Amino acid sequence: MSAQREMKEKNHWHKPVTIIITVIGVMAIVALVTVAVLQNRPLSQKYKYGIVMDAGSSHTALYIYAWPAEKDNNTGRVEQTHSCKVKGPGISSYASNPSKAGESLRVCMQEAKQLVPANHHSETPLYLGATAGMRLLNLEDSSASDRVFHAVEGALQKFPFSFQGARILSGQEEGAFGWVTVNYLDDRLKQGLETKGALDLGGASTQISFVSDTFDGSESPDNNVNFRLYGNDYNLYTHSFLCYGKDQALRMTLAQQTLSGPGSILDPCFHRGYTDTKNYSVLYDSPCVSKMKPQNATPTFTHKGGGDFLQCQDVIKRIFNFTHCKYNQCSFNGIFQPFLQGQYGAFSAYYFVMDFLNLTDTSIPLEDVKEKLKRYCATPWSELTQQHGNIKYLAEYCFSGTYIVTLLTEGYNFTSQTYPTIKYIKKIKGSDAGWTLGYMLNLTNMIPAEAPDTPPLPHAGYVSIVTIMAILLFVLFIVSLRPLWPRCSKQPHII
Ligand SMILES: Nc1ncnc2c1ncn2[C@@H]1O[C@H](COP(=O)(O)OP(=O)(O)O)[C@@H](O)[C@H]1O
Ligand SMILES: [Ca+2]
Repeated sequence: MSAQREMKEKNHWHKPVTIIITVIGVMAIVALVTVAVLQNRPLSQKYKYGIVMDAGSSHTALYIYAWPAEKDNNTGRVEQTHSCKVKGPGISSYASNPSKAGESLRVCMQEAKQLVPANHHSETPLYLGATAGMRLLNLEDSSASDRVFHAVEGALQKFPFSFQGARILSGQEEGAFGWVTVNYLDDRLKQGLETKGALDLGGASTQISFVSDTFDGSESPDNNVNFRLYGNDYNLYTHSFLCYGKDQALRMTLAQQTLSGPGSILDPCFHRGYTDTKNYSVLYDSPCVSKMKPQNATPTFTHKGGGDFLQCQDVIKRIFNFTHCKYNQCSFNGIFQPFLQGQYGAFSAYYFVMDFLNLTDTSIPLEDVKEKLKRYCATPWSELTQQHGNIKYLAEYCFSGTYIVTLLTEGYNFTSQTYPTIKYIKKIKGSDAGWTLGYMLNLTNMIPAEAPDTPPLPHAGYVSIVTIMAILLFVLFIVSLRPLWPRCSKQPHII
């Protein structure tokens, strides 16, 4: 018993003053780390939301984007959290019944109302951008397009979001914002990396956009968009070909084959055994072909398939004009295009079509792609319907695949060597490739012109250093109390 007391007396760790110092030391470390963590922690992970509706020529889609509230100015942070495909056709198809255009958007808007937290509704911007379908309607009948917009705006204003208006995007905007989306999602802008070109194939128009070192805009100012993003200047070449989306291109190809108003045609872009009765007035009801409408034709013609890729390429080539170019070089229709440069992301119908045809792998040599298309186009229609059932677009994939290859090679001058620079993409890091994200980033000023100041250390690094320093100081403090430590004595164990 007395030996135990003697040892307790010798052991300074059992002295109240040492215990108090230790407890205070531990409490100080805990307090220091807690304060450091709380004080410097990123503000609570509250999110902001934005909604963009893409009113395309064939259909409308709604996208919800979200980003951490305190990181508005940081790149790579805005993500698509939801998409909703509006049932029915694009809003331009409701020209004769505009109120139905507004109604058609309701289901997706209700979904957005459920998904965006109610306390964020009033601060969530909602944009509707219309592309080539409305551009064509506006050309054809501007008061009809006004009526459609009026109906759509009326419907969207009924929702609790901060509606920022519905408008037609110019072809330049559509091309440039598609390029911003691709490069933002790829984290190329903030890091100042070499950018990727963007190829967008829609139903009524198609866009090509890329940065060119040889293009300063002087040759063709209409094709030039300048951006300063995160401290880097970008000189973008962009062009949108109205009527060269795949649905209007199909109309033009059919129009080329029915100039004389025949009662039937054998179309090489459709499969053998395919046959359909088509109405001349429906086919020619678009500003892309209306001037070519044959006179004195029967109301309908029989559209039969011939299933021949090479002949299909020949009829498609006829919709491109290569005869005049007032610049050093052109793509087609007398439009300036600098030399192709770098890598490209091809999305929207480029992806849908090449995905269906199992041709998204661009390491497949271009000659093999053509060979595969040749075989696909030669497949009898009965065999295809047996294999796939009656799926949407089935009859058109031979035309669409041939059109894509022709547009890329004959139109934009991609070669067997440069074809592998194209990647067919649908999504990048969970967000759809398309103009909508770039449009919202621009309108919400989410990409600063100059590089934002970044803290020298990330938060986790900061916390680790504070913790290590605090522990180190404490250990030093304990070491400095060494004179008070118990002397090492070989005491027998006391049971
Ligand atoms: N699964 C699919 N297979 C083939 N084509 C598709 C598929 N889904 C959508 N598309 C096509 O993608 C195109 C989308 O164009 P859209 O954005 O509506 O027009 P635009 O951009 O010219 O206004 C349309 O031609 C549509 O038919
Ligand atoms: Ca589109």
